[in-house]
Amino acid sequence: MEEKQLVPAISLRDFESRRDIITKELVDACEHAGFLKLVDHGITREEIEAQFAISKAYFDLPLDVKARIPHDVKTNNGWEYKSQLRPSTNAIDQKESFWLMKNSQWPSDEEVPGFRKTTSQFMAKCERISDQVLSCLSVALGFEEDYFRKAMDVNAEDSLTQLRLLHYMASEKGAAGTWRAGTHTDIGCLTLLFQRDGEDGLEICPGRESCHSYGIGDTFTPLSAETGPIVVNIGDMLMAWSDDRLKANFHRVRAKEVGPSPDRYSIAYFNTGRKNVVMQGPKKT
Ligand SMILES: O=C(O)CCC(=O)C(=O)O
Ligand SMILES: [Fe+2]
Repeated sequence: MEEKQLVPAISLRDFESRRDIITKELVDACEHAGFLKLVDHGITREEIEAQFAISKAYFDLPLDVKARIPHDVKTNNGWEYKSQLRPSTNAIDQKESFWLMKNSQWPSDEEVPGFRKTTSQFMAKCERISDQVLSCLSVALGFEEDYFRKAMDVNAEDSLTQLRLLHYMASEKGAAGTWRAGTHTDIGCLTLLFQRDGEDGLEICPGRESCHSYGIGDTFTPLSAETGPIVVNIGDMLMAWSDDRLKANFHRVRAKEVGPSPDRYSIAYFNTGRKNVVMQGPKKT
């Protein structure tokens, strides 16, 4: 299917006065492809570029400096390097990433000047946009408008919401036999994904129609990467929480089939929510 048909662009312009239309568009996309692109969301191109510059400065640090905050399997925060094994491919993703949350360990200003200031502001903006989307989905599912807001409170001690900076290293050879990110669904509630012009590679499954294990045998649609629009997708938790109405869809990241692929950077904001909140769909089954 064509990218534009499958993944609609939804504008958050005049959010309060257009809430009903926006809700309808969001629900439509989330019930089918499980993916959409947000535009007019209030984060400027310059702010996105500034966050990518911080991310690149971080990944450019020597390995031993990045290793000062190693990935911790208990909290899922910190730096991992070519270590994520995907059950779908039984192979390790060709990437490095840094996971963080509000109260986890962050690189110092000596290591990456401005890391905390820029990244905190960026996360606050992601939080506001997520809140707008989740408040619409909340009402559409028959909950109170602030139902997900309370469950997602990033200031709560038990919040699991994270930002993830990702770097897929440049490669000389074609993709054959390797994955930048093997096929998966996101485990949380709602993901906001930022990409940069020309750094393609994300591919998504057809959505509701997919009934295969890991989408094997399905045709994946490549999405072209753009600086500006935010790719949004539903995760497993929100699928369960909506009694399967909203679809968590398979996706993956591939290097070019043939020839060299340049570096690719992406940034994902994972609204995972609070550990101690009970997730139960409207049917309470
Ligand atoms: O880098 C991307 O475009 C996708 C990353 C992703 O799917 C993930 O981290 O869950
Ligand atoms: Fe993902």
